[in-house]
Amino acid sequence: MGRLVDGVWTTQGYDTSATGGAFKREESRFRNWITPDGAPGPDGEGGFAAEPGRYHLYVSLACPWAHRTLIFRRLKGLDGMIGLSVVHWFMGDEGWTFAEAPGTIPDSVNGVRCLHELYTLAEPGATTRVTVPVLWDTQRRTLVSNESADIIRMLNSAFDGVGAREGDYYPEALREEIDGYNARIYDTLNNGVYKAGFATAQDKYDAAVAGVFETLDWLESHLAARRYLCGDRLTEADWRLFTTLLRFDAVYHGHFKCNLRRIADYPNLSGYLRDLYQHPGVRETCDFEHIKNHYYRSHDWINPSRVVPAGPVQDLDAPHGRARLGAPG
Ligand SMILES: N[C@@H](CCC(=O)N[C@@H](CS)C(=O)NCC(=O)O)C(=O)O
Repeated sequence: MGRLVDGVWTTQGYDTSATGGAFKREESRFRNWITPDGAPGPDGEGGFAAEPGRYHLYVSLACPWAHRTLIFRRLKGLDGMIGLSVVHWFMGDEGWTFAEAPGTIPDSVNGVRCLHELYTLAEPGATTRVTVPVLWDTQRRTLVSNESADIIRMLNSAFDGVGAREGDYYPEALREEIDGYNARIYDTLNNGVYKAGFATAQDKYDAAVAGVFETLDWLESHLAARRYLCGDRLTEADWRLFTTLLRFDAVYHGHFKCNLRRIADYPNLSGYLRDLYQHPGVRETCDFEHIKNHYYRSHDWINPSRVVPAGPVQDLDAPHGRARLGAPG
């Protein structure tokens, strides 16, 4: 792995020396917005109008943050409107690449070999980590956003006037509630598993794992009487949670040492996971080959042999039994 420094690719791992062994995620560098008419987005930046065929999404099938955006592209029926490239699952010294492998899709727009080349096309002198997902504007030939939380908001509504499928996963009336779930789940679970897995000090790992399981225990009771986080209505908060739950037993439990319990040990959470997995179009966005290979083989400082475990055996197509709690949102 590495990062760009003044536009030059440098091989460099995560540095936890300044934080006493704690993993601290870097802020995303590109935070522009696509809006229906190109007006500024929620934080004032914008200028990118929603137009079919204009934007291209770069993802990794392994990455939970990129997976959110792939799900929203699918849910909102944007597959024909927003192009897609999929990086190879291995993230080594060159970072993400477009090396060929089952499930990858080369970069048909810019023809880059490594993802960092895309970042320097957008900003030649950039100093930044080079992450997926990336939303690219083929017209201005620049990077609109590399922040998944923003990208899913754009896909949720910006293209509604140009033919996106119906469905609002961030409805006005539930925004405060959704934001509350997102904040808690991001810090202790979505990012919490990374804080546990990448910690290089016992106390930092202990604190992160405690947060992960406190949150899973809370979710287990929260979801006992509610089909989704907000009740009957399926929202953005569910999809953000889903991509972490999907990877939990296969990767975070072993590789990131989040092993007090598995999702399979939580009846409500595991039913909820299967419910979302079986939602139309979602199963096709899930790829355990990419997921397992990426984590176990890219993070050689955690798993030096790069051997990928065989399990777990799981059947996400088994009945979820959650329809009794409410209609699909
Ligand atoms: N805040 C970003 C985080 C994205 C992110 O960290 N992606 C990981 C893959 S799971 C990545 O590309 N990491 C490369 C690196 O850190 O060098 C988002 O949600 O979009």
